[in-house]
Amino acid sequence: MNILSIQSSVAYGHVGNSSAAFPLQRLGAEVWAVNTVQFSNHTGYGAWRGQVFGADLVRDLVHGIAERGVLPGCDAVLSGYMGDAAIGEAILDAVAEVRVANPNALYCCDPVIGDVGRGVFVRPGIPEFMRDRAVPEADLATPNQFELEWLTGRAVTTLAEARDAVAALQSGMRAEGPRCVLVTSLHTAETPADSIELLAAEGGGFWRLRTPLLPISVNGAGDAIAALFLFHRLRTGSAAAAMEAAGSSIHGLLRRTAEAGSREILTVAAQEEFVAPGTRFAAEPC
Ligand SMILES: Nc1ncnc2c1ncn2[C@@H]1O[C@H](COP(=O)(O)OP(=O)(O)O)[C@@H](O)[C@H]1O
Ligand SMILES: Cc1ncc(COP(=O)(O)O)c(C=O)c1O
Ligand SMILES: [Mg+2]
Repeated sequence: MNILSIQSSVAYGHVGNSSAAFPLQRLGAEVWAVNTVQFSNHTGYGAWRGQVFGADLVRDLVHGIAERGVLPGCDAVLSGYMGDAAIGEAILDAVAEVRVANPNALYCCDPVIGDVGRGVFVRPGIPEFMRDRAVPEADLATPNQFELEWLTGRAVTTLAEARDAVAALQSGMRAEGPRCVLVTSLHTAETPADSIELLAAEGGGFWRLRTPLLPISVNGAGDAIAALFLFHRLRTGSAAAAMEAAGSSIHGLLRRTAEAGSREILTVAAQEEFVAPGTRFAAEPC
């Protein structure tokens, strides 16, 4: 499996490609990593150094890959933290170029905009770009609850509202694709206080996965779960099975991270969780 992954990179710690690439590689996928930014560390620290790359660099790197003649073997494009809306256009050009080479390739858009605690944490223009330009091209989308609300303009306080918002999001995704959605960090009126949920949707079906809520707040888990969900959806063809595999692995990763008291997710030390999750959680139709 070959995945063109266009997102951020950090020198220290694990977000963006620095969170997504290794789990994919550990599972046996080749990752063609193109970085949208190179930061010292993730922005959740409040301070960081580095650069947002120009859209031209992203375009140039994708063209270089294309010149190797390998795009027909690209199974999917994965995008995440974009840095800048102009980079977003370069990403959509890459998606279009990959689709010409391989009409079966899927585009998975992790619409990184913000989260419940921090609000919007990306540059102005990016939220609108995700809504108006990226999601309409996406075959898969992996918003967290905050991003689902932002993208659809709907409040999500119950499971029924979550399903309605996901259906609204799906109706705006690429019609020729599977319109597969994974909502992360879902907490509704029906969610027990000690739990956190995932909601997967495809083909009119909805499935929920409930895992224990851990006493931590980390960055990069969303980037890892998007990558794993894409990998397992490609492998199994099933959104529910992909959510079970990805959700179980991320729970194991974060349980180990919480036990270690680490501010950064233990992507390397807990790598066995990507291959054989310590606990397997089951999805239920909802
Ligand atoms: N405190 C937590 N306890 C348990 N699981 C968590 C916790 N934080 C994140 N996760 C898991 O990681 C997934 C992705 O994290 P999330 O915070 O939603 O991503 P993002 O960073 O994109 O907002 C969640 O859906 C959940 O499965
Ligand atoms: C550089 C960078 N990339 C990606 C992310 C997204 O991380 P997460 O997986 O927590 O959504 C962040 C969040 O702080 C970030 O600073
Ligand atoms: Mg995210």
